[in-house]
Amino acid sequence: ELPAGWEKRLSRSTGQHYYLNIYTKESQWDRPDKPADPSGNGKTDGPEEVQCSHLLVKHSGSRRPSSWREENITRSKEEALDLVKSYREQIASGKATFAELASKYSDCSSAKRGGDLGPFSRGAMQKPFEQAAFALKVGELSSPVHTDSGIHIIQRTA
Ligand SMILES: N=C(N)NCCC[C@H](NC(=O)[C@@H]1CCC/C1=C\[C@H](COP(=O)(O)O)NC(=O)[C@@H](N)Cc1ccccc1)C(N)=O
Repeated sequence: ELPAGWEKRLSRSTGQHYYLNIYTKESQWDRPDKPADPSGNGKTDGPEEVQCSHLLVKHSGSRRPSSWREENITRSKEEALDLVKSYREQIASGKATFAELASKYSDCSSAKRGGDLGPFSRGAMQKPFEQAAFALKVGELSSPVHTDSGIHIIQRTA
């Protein structure tokens, strides 16, 4: 007899049985030994809160093409992407630290804090930024992320 809240299903692709949490629709291969958790195992939604640093390169299409670094930002989106990629390469290869480059080159006021944004939960940041940040593991570096602010590299720190 299965513990409450689970259904046994047959996987068409593997011909194996798997178990479905009827509340959250999450599935698992191993037979459950306790009732299904109606709130789900939270694994699929990821963390409630993350802490990230970011390096933002603005361009002429940014919602506010100005920053502490540059009164009037005129670089093109393509130029901004090239810059972001080169910063990412320097960080990933260990030529420079995230904080060094963010404090020098980020067009966000968080540059003063090495790019640190502090902890934030879902709903605080622009959607593309949030989606990328919450998908990162701690320590991981994102690929270039486009928001209305410009192009970001994000590093999750907690
Ligand atoms: N901690 C929060 N909740 N602060 C409010 C975030 C608002 C949010 N911001 C964004 O989504 C992007 C991604 C990260 C930074 C950012 C944009 C801009 C730069 O772009 P711009 O607005 O000129 O287009 N920097 C900021 O907002 C800074 N106050 C972030 C910050 C700086 C220092 C300490 C903490 C946070 C939004 N919903 O617009």
